[in-house]
Amino acid sequence: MSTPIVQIEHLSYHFGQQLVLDDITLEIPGGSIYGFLGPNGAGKTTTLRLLLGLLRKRNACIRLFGADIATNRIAILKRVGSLIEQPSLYLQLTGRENLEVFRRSYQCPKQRINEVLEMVDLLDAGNKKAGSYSLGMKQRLAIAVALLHDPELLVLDEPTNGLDPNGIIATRALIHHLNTAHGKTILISSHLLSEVEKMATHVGIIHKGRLLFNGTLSALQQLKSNHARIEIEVNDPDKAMLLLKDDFEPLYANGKISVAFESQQRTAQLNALLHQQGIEVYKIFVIKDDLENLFVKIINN
Ligand SMILES: Nc1ncnc2c1ncn2[C@@H]1O[C@H](COP(=O)(O)OP(=O)(O)OP(=O)(O)O)[C@@H](O)[C@H]1O
Repeated sequence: MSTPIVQIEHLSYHFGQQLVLDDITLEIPGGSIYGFLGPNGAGKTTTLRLLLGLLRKRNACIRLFGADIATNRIAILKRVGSLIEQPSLYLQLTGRENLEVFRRSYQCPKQRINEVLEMVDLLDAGNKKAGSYSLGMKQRLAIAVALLHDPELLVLDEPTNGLDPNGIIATRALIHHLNTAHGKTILISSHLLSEVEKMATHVGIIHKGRLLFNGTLSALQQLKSNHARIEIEVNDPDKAMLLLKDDFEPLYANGKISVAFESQQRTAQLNALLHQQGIEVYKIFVIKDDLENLFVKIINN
C-alpha cells in the first residue's frame, strides 16, 4: 500500500489551559477527498493549521508525503495548496491580475494563469475586477491561487461557508473535478454532514478535540445502515405488537410499528408471521437514520 499523503499520530494541542485537540490519529490516502467534519469549535481549523505548520508544536507527529512537517516545512508546502483563512484577494485588480501577483511570487510559468482560470471555470470572467465577483467566484479565484504551483494536496477550510446554493453546487463540482480530472488529493473541513456526504470519499469526524470516526464514506454509511429500522403499517397494530413482542422487540409510535433492521431474510420472516396470523400489512419499509442523526448520535456518545 502506498504511503498516505497525510499522517497524524497522537496529536494533542492546548491553547493555554484549554485542551483543543485530544490524541488525534488519522491518515489521508492519496487520491481521496477527505471530509473533516465537526461542529463549530471542534478543532478542525487548529488541526489544519498544525498540518500546514501555521501553528507549531514540538514533537507533534505530523507527516505529509511521508516527511515530518516540523523539519521539512518548505519542501512540503511546495506540494500543498491551501485556503485556510479568508482569501486575500486584491478586489481592485482583475482575476487575471490577482493571479499574476501570486504567480510572480510563486515563480510559475505564465501559461499557468490560463490553466488555473480554466480549472476553476473563470476563464470568461478573468478580465473582470475581483471586486465585482460573487462570493462563489471569489472563492473559486482563491482556489485558483492555491492551485498555481500545481500542488498534489489541496487543503480547504470550510470552502462552502457563506455561499448561496448555486455557489455551493459550483464549489462541490469544482472539488470533484479537481480530484477526478486533475488527481488532486483534497482535504476539506465542514460542519455540514450533508455537504461532506456529497463530496467525500473518506471522512473524519471530530468533536471537542476528539476524533470519533475515521474511515471511508462507505464505512460511515454502513454504520448508518446498522442503525436502520423497519417500519410497518398494519390493519391491527395491537395484535401485531403482541405477535412481534417476543422475537422482534417492536416499538409503537404515531400509529406505526417499528423494529430494528437485521437482514432482508429477517424482514421476510416478519412479514410472513404477520400474514400467517391474518394481519393485513399495508406498508413495510426500511428507514435509515440519516447521517445527520447518526452524526448527532456519534457526537453525543
Ligand atoms: N488562537 C486561539 N487562541 C485561543 N483559543 C483558540 C484559538 N484558536 C482556536 N481556539 C479555540 O480552540 C477551539 C477549536 O477551535 P477551531 O477553530 O480549531 O475549531 P473549528 O472546528 O475549526 O471550528 P470553527 O468552524 O468554528 O472554526 C475552540 O474552542 C476555539 O475557541
